[in-house]
Amino acid sequence: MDSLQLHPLLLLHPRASSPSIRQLRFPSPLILNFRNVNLRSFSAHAGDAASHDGPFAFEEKIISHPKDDRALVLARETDDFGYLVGFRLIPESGLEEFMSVPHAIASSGEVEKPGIAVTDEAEAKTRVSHNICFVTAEAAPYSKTGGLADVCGSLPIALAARGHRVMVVTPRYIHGTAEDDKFAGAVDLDRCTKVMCFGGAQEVGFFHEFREGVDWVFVDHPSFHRPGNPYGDKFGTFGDNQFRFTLLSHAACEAPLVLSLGGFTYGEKCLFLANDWHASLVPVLLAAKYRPHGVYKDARSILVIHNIAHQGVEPAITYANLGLPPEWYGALGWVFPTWARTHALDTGEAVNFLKGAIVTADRIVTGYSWEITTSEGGYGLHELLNSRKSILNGNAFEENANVTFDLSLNLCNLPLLYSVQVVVGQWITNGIDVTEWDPACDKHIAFNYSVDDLSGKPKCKIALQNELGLPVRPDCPLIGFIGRLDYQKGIDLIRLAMPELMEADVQFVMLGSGNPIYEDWMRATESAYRDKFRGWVGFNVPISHKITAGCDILLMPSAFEPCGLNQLYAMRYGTIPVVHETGGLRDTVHNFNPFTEESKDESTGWTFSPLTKESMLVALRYAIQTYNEHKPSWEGLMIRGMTKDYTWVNAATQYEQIIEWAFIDPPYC
Ligand SMILES: Nc1ncnc2c1ncn2[C@@H]1O[C@H](COP(=O)(O)OP(=O)(O)O[C@H]2O[C@H](CO)[C@@H](O)[C@H](O)[C@H]2O)[C@@H](O)[C@H]1O
Repeated sequence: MDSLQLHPLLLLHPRASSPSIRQLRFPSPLILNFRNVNLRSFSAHAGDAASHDGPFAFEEKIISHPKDDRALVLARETDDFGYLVGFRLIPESGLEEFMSVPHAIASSGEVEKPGIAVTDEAEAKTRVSHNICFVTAEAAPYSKTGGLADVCGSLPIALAARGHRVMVVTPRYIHGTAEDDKFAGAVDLDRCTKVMCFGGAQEVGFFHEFREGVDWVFVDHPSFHRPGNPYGDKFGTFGDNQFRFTLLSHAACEAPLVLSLGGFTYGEKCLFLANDWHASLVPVLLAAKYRPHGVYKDARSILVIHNIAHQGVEPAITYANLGLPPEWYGALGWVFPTWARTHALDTGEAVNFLKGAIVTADRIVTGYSWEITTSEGGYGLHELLNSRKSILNGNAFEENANVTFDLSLNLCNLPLLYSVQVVVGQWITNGIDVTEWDPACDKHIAFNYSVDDLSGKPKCKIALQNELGLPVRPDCPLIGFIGRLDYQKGIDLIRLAMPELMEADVQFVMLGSGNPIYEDWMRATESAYRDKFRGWVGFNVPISHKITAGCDILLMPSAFEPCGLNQLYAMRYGTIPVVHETGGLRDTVHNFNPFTEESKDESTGWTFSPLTKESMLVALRYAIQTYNEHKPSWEGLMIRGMTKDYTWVNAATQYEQIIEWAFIDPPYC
């Protein structure tokens, strides 16, 4: 059967689930370019074809008509403000004329290269650049406590490299340690700005560094200058975090308007990427504080959820401090269920920052969007998230679900019916910073190595055993764990399994900080198994590189994992991941089964499910046995992992797609 060739620019809007043409929007001229098609009726089936420029992939199926050989263009019609008002179908003959008219402009930003080649292999020549403003509590290398920092340190650079103007707004933390030198390259912009919140005008300053094509903007305020990490110190979480991150959000909204970076402000036509609860006031501020006064009417916002367990919940009375109009209370208002209330007079009323962003952002991005729409994974927000499913990009619909809709068009007064089926089920997999995490030139590890010369890897293992005071045993499988010590990372499972695991001839090293109960358990386990176990309590980036390079196996029994970065680092370093089959871990680690051909080509580690001690130990036993007895298979796993593409290019392209979609719709509120 002949196939309908859909132009790469065919981007199906996730809201498009009804037959109404008004709900189908395309960011630029949609070219239906096909041969041998019955123009009166065809259906396109979207499947898991290899060619995809965004979260949708198309595998086409049509009713053929041997005599037709034509192209149609479906063009957006926009009003003076750039809003979509309709579509136009243009037969191939009229195409040249149409393309010479400047209304083929995408939703936002400037068109760098107008003109689209209309051939069967037509490629998108139109590049739309956006002004993008990341708002985040951490960004590597300036500040880091977890994966949020890695993403906000790398993704902006990848987007800037694709032609966008990108700024990252994050606090200028001064802890009074050598770490503060990381901000040494940032200069004071001498542009103090007053933001109204917490009972008065709060003055914030801005520091700036232009690095790798990105404007790194650091919000300066005395509340960011104190010992500890971004969120707390040895006494626990800071009590004024709501104040500190309210300041960050207000300052971030001001930055594109007031900061002249490289001679120009970013201006109002901005795309805000608000990360986690710390930046969640941004979409609310756009809607409640700025738009009613005609500012940021052309801006859009995307909420990126890295960790739904933290939502920025504080007593309802604090709403008055946030610098928001009283009538917007409902956006943040939150009522705890009765069982979660602490005493008889507790009404359960609170404000929830993350909820505020969920109900106001134009798009929501997260790696584990299916999980968070369930009561188990939604941490109380699942119903709200379900209500915004249509803009939840990623695995929003049941995996491999088919979404079918009809598109009625009218060409030369002939009614056409297009039935289009889309498979939705792809999420954004993070990339990694391949220069920071490269075994060939990593400065933190004792010996460098690469896929062409693996000789440095066993030397790194010996160096690690030496450094940690473990018996130096090059042939003993060394298992590693790196991560926050909390429920998400599956520490309970490791604790349960440790006695049995320690009976095997293995060594185990853990690096992590977090829950003091787990920290104490690590110390106690080290005392109990002096010759087999080491637990490094703390946050230490050089040690994390050494463990990644020196171990043979990296264990990640995460209960849930939106994406996960450590398994990607491990694979790049020839360290084999053993992971719970969840979220991004399931997506990035391919299970090894020596009895299937496919596995020999694809596999990069072991995955286990369900999340039980028994299934984790089974997977670990397979890994240990393969390490001990099947060296060629082990080397195959290492090489496959080391040669995979971990760059940010793919993720950046998907983010671009979502940004495009965000600009197609009017602001959500
Ligand atoms: N004690 C320690 N010392 C040194 N380095 C340490 C460390 N503990 C952790 N790290 C580092 O912190 C990062 C952790 O990243 P992850 O993505 O694995 O988890 P996290 O839960 O923080 O991120 C959340 O956000 C990211 C980004 O979206 C998602 O990938 C993830 O699934 C989600 O839970 C890694 O770079 C790791 O090496």
